[in-house]
Amino acid sequence: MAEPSENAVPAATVGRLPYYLRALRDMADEGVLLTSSSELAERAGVGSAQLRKDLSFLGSFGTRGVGYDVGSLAEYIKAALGLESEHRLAIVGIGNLGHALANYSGYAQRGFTVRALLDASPDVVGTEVAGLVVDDVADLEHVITARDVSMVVLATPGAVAQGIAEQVVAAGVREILNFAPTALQVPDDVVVRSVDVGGELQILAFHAAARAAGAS
Ligand SMILES: NC(=O)c1ccc[n+]([C@@H]2O[C@H](COP(=O)([O-])OP(=O)(O)OC[C@H]3O[C@@H](n4cnc5c(N)ncnc54)[C@H](O)[C@@H]3O)[C@@H](O)[C@H]2O)c1
Repeated sequence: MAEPSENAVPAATVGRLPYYLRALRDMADEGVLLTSSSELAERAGVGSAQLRKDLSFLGSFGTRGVGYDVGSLAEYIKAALGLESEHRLAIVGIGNLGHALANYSGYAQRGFTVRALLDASPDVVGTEVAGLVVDDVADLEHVITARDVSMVVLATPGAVAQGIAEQVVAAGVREILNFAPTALQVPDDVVVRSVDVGGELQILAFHAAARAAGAS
């Protein structure tokens, strides 16, 4: 199946594809074979015009009056997201957050396996978390190569995140999911996605303040 090129699909569309895929998987689990753009859009939490536009970047789907084949569309979105091949993760920083991330049970269903956990603390290195023995971050590059790690999740303190990112890149990894409160400087061919729960809450606080101001 041909995969759309990275530049042909807008980043905002790529950001919505996981929601379409999750909605399609839920439907498949419920035994739904066909869906309409309005049903899929509602389940994914977007407007149906937005859904149709997003899918138009991937190709031509659906039959007028019949709708979308749930299984085929899910397979196509999986291919577009590069989920046909398995992605192998390492999580660096096995503290509170790293433990929670390591114990998340949804990776396999979404096309990921956790191959390595790494930390710097002697209290943590050598312990078993989620079925894996935590490795010493001093061996980071060797572990990445030996376990064929393709993506790294950073859950360390912010002060050490840049140095770890540089080692990760030197070991050949090109995709990093960053939870540390640091803007990572990486080469142009490396993609960093940052997650910031505090920032999201601040955005909610902004909306709460705006609503309160409107009500007064
Ligand atoms: N992005 C978010 O929404 C979000 C939410 C919670 C926490 N965080 C951030 O995630 C990070 C982890 O938070 P936490 O609550 O798990 O902290 P924590 O202190 O419980 O865990 C940090 C872990 O990193 C390890 N570590 C320290 N230096 C290291 C190094 N050089 N290499 C490898 N491991 C190292 C520590 O030994 C510890 O196990 C922090 O930077 C925190 O600010 C982000």
